[in-house]
Amino acid sequence: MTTKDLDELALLLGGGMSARSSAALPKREQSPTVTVAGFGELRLPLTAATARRLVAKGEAAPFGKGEETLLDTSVRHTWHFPRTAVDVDWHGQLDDILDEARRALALPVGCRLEAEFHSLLVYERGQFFAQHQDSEKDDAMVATLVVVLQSPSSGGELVVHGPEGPSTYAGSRDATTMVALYADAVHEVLPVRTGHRVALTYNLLLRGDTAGQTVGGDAVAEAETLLNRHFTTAVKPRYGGEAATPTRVAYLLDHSYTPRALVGGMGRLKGVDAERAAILREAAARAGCEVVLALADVHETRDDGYGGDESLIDSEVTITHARAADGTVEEPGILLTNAELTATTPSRALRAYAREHQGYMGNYGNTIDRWYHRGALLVWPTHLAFANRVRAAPAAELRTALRRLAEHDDSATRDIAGLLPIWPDVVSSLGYRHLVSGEPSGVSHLFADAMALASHLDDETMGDALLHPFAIDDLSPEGADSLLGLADTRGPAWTRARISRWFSPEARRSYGGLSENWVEDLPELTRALRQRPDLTSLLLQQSWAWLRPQLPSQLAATSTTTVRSRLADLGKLLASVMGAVAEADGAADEVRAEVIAWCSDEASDSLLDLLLPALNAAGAWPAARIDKSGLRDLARVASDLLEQRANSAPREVDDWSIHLPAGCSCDLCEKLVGFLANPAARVLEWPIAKQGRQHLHHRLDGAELPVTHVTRRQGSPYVLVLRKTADLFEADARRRSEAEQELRRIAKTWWA
Ligand SMILES: O=C(O)CCC(=O)C(=O)O
Ligand SMILES: [Fe+2]
Repeated sequence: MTTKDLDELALLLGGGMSARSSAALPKREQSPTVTVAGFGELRLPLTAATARRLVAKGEAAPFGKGEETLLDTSVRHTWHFPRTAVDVDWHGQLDDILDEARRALALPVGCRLEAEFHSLLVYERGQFFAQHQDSEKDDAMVATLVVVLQSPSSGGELVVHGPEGPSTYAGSRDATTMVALYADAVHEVLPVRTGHRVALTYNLLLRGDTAGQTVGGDAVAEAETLLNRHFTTAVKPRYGGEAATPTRVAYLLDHSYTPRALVGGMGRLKGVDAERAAILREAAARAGCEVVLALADVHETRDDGYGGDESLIDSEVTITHARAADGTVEEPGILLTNAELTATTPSRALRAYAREHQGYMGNYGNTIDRWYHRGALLVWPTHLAFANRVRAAPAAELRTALRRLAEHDDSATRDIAGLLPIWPDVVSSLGYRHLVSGEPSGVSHLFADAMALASHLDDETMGDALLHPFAIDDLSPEGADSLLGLADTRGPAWTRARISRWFSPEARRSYGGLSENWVEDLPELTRALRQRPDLTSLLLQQSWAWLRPQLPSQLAATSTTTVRSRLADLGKLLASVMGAVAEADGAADEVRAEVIAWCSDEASDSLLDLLLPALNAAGAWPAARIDKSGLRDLARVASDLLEQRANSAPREVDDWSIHLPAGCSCDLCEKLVGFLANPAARVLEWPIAKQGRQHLHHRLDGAELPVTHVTRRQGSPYVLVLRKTADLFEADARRRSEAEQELRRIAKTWWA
């Protein structure tokens, strides 16, 4: 419904629909259920046999002319069932159809059409209705609705002869077709050539206060009605969710403007834009809405089709600039959905500022992308103005609200209440934007502001709702003060419960895990919160609880480059947690004890791939942080492991055995394992088909073993030559000498 209102609004702003004598209404999939007395329900589409049985029950249709009713088959030749003999069930669709008829006839929005069933008509082959006008039996009757039921036929078209020329409407076997026509328009039904034509006719009566209004007479009043209707009709979002009333709409202008021109405001609009904007602004003011001048960037992708028949594949409209009340121009980057957009002129009819052709892409044929700059008017109900402005410039608006709250300005509380319904969406779309652009989270500022607002609000439920959309990784060191303030107003129990919630997987917007950037900043955050040991200890327990379960699988995995690099990343995060423990100044010592105990228990050789990067990350830390972090204990664990490594027995000079980590156990892999494990075998020449060769390449490369594999392209199948390389011994020696170096380094850095 809503988008129809918007379409009508755009049409209206464009000067309205030119008056028409008749129009087809959109086809309907669901047909009405028609029951005829003494016959029963009509099964649709109507078969020829049913139509013939029906005709047998019909009466010859009379023809009303002035006061007399005549039977004259040279004027009208058809079978008819009077209203008393017919029952029609529209399954709730009739109101919608009548609104479509009103729109199609360009009748004002403020009025309403009412349908009065007239009769059921069945035309057999050769039957027709000659040119005539419908008699207006009721003062309110302005038009006729003709509904042609599904029935196979040819001929029998309804032709309406308006001042704009004749319009011809055919019926259909597969859909209910409908035509609305003004009663004074001359019309006729052409002779049916084959099959049957079955039609319902209705008198359309004009109701409502504005019934006397002339078409296009008061565009402002009509636009006002449409805006009111738009902002009070709840719609279900396209991809699921609760039905909600729209919060904004953008009307796209025909001209493009520079951001500088925007400063000049509405007075600078060009051509048709000026008058359209004037009507919309006046209507908006009457409907209690605010209008903001903005710039839109439209991107359309169309299928090139064949023979120039383009169809729209995708369109994206972003509000790039918006003019604030004080004349400053903001760059909100608001992405609008189709349901929030309307335009009198489609973008396709305007000049694109850029275009790009793409060749065949699989799903589509050739595609063409076009980009347009268009002025835009953003419209929203005044009570949602603050919410919409926050969406455009969150930081600035929230800060003003905070100032107003501090000054006990009650309107601020009202504004925040208006913001709440869209707040989760504002937060998540901002979070998403930063995720995509790779910028540091802009949400952390929002979070800090929201916490500050929440501690100033008297209404705690409202404050809770403001804090609800955030996750713990939105908390930055700069937000710490706001959190401390909140902890003062709401008390420790409340604050701890909140923090736990912000850690929960449901609070996560992106991957479900913590953001690693956030964990890296943990020492600074902890330091900023250190006056609240109950909070810092909770923060660190939760962080360790997040990190710990990620370690075992990486430590157990085959030590490839990828695995080592992941362990190095985790090592840096571990160092962050330990650094934060130090900053917590005794509040999180139990976390430190847990980490040390965990690492001492684990004590496998691969733990070095975690611990050494962790120790390196702490290289530049101040001594005080190092001392309290527990990293020295981890350095002890690491040096024990390094010692074992350095002292491990070197590989025997003639031992060429290599262990292939478990994976596949197919016949080929069994044979591979056998060759690799054999201490005496160095080369294997293996005639094997392509698929098998590829499989083996995969296994060997995946495990990063010191074995070359070359295919000798000779004979059939080709021969795969596997050769163990001397790196087997070199790597072994390197490993031990590096362990010794590392040991010396640790001794120097950690207990010098
Ligand atoms: O059968 C129709 O489509 C139109 C009938 C008609 O014009 C009338 O009943 O006045
Ligand atoms: Fe008629």
